[in-house]
Amino acid sequence: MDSVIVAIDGPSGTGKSSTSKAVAAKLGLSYLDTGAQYRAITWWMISNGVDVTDAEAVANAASKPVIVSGTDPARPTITVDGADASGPIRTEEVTSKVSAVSAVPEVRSLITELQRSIAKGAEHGIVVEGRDIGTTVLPDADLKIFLTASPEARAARRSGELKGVDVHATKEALIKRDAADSSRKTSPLAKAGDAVEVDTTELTLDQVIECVVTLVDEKRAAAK
Ligand SMILES: Nc1ncnc2c1ncn2[C@@H]1O[C@H](COP(=O)(O)OP(=O)(O)OP(=O)(O)O)[C@@H](O)[C@H]1O
Ligand SMILES: Nc1ccn([C@@H]2O[C@H](COP(=O)(O)O)[C@@H](O)[C@H]2O)c(=O)n1
Repeated sequence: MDSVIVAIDGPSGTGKSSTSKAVAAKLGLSYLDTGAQYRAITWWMISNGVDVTDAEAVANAASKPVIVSGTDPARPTITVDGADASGPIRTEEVTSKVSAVSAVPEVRSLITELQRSIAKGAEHGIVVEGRDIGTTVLPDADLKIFLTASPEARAARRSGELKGVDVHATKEALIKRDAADSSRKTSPLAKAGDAVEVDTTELTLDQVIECVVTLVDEKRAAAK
């Protein structure tokens, strides 16, 4: 197996982005942050005055923004209509509204097609991280990982990242976003039946990266 497709899913703050970027860099693979794409379309909706609680308005506007993802794990990029969106998509406003936008079926169908075409074009293979990669976007991925961690561990990690933010409020916000992402009708956050679950609560980031690299190596060895 020369080219390899790895799907990494899981709830918010479980370490998907950090792990996926590092694994892709170590193995010479491309990297795709699908959450960034949903954040980008949400940012566009907000910037263009679309009421994100109005699913019909979001669906009607969904095909307007042009979203481009750069897949170098050392320097992942995201642009909307040619403008760098990497900063604006991380604001609290986008984080609080992204689940409403990502629940709209028309949005999911457009973004899913974009994700599949990026994965198909990755010459040496790709690590794709999100919520529905193993279940819906790339059901034939060579390896599927589902990362978990306790809400306490995830909140502590996020609060350490965003200095001065209250851990309790962070934990409540994570739980709320996971509940919305898990309960939507179309392509909810879920573990694929054939995914390997890795609980990262007691693991360092380096241990998680090592674990995933070993799983990829095992898959490649088995395919020889
Ligand atoms: N195993 C770990 N131990 C300690 N900290 C970790 C671990 N994994 C990730 N982190 C840290 O936790 C924070 C969240 O990680 P990351 O952004 O990779 O999570 P995520 O699952 O992609 O989150 P989201 O879905 O919200 O984008 C980062 O600051 C990261 O450095
Ligand atoms: N495959 C995916 C990935 C993400 N989402 C939605 O985007 C939000 C932001 O994701 P982050 O990883 O950047 O935190 C997430 O809460 C989901 O609403 C998705 O639906 N499917």
